[in-house]
Amino acid sequence: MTAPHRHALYTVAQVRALDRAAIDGLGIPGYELMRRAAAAAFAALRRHWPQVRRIAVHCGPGNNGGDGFLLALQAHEAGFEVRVLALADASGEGDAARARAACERGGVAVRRWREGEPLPEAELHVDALYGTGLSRPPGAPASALIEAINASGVPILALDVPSGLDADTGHCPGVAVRADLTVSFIGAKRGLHTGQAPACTGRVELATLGLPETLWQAAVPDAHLLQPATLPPRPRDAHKGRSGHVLVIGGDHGTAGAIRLCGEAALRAGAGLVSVATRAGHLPALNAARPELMAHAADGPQALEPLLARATVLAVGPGLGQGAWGHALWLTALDASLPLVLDADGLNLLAREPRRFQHDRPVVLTPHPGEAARLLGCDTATVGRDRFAAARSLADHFGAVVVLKGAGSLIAAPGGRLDVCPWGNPGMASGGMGDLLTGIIAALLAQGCSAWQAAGLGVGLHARAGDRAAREGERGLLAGDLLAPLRRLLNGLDA
Ligand SMILES: NC(=O)C1=CN([C@@H]2O[C@H](COP(=O)(O)OP(=O)(O)OC[C@H]3O[C@@H](n4cnc5c(N)ncnc54)[C@H](O)[C@@H]3O)[C@@H](O)[C@H]2O)[C@@H](O)CC1
Ligand SMILES: [K+]
Repeated sequence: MTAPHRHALYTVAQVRALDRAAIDGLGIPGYELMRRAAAAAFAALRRHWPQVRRIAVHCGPGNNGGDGFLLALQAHEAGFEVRVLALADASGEGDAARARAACERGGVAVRRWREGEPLPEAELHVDALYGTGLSRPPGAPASALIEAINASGVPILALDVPSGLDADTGHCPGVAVRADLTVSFIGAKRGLHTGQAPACTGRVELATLGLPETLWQAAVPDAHLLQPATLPPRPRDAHKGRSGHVLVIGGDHGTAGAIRLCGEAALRAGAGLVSVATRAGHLPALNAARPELMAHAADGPQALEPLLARATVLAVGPGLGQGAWGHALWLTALDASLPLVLDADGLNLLAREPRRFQHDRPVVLTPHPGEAARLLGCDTATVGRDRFAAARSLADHFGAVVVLKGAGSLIAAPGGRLDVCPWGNPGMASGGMGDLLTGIIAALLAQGCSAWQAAGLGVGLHARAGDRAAREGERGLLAGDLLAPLRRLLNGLDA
């Protein structure tokens, strides 16, 4: 079994507290931790790039730079050709200054880098400019150095955090290193897995530096990484009534595809029955394309009432629009006290009329950052600066489980519980993917999951199905391509 801290995620403040606990509580000197961090990163370098012998190490002014100096020294002692570029002159005391002195004493030349100078020839760059201490956007000359490293065309190994990425939030306030591998130390930083992080970190590995399990047992993580999961097998005496009845409401003129995808995903995610309430004009095409979906004309709220009486879970929003038709259906659906997944225009209408939302039932809201911003009354950039805060604040405000979509989707519950999805790929940034997720989560609710379970399991299945489907290529990936792998993953047929 994996150690618990392997999927625990921490804020930067918590990681710093873990560092302190190792130093003060366990009596391991900070310099020794730095040496172990450098050794772990150097071992990863050799494992991932066994042919590399010539490296350039870029060291910043703090302890992240200290890790870099000690890695440079270890590589030099192992017979590598090592160039070290420092952002600052040697100064002061402390572990980083000691590491630099040790590096120079060991025979490694350290050169101060000045803007405009070419980078040394190297087969790999080690980024040790900034770690958890990043306090502002990298300015000159660091910004130019970061851009030069990114443009070098050779692999980049980032120590602890790709420089320029805020390890607390996953936001880059300015330029940031785009690494191939990030070896992170002691505690997994929550900001390495969401927002802009996936564009910067490359693969992420955690090095726990030989510290004992007790160190993490004393710390309550801020969040967790989702783990692969499925539903248990169906009982042998199952009948369709036991797997729930999802009613999808949406599909204004011109958006029939959204409800078809949502409904089909609900079927493929195991709902016993799936009905669709939509514009009458969509019925022939829906019936022809997917006869398992029970498509109903809903020209107004009255037509919805008998459908609501039979449904056990509602999925409201795909293609709903924000016009009079959509608004009337939305109001009626909100009044029915059924478990609910609200997406797309279902959320935009909620942003317009938040007081309509009173509930005592399981609810999952699935906003992308733009919808989240509308619900919070801020702009999308504010959501991007701290996705954790945005997701938590929405969950608390609406008393609902919130899925904040985008690279590294977040699942937040009222009270602060939060999971981060480590799967998914840029191919999934295409039309219909959100409709699919809504249908999957609704189907899981219909099969007896709580809102928290349905959201986490649904996000995980959706992203992993996306990764399976993207083996055929990210560009050109269609939402419908996820349905076959989704079914296999849900049934535990793919690891
Ligand atoms: N003893 C410990 O606490 C350990 C720390 N470790 C390393 O230490 C790092 C944290 O070290 P620090 O707290 O010294 O922080 P950093 O080394 O990440 O950066 C802090 C330094 O960079 C400067 N700085 C920050 N942002 C800047 C910007 N945008 N432009 C210019 N200068 C900027 C700060 O003024 C400060 O001098 C970790 O990420 C990790 O790599 C590891 O060695 C493991 C043990
Ligand atoms: K770094």
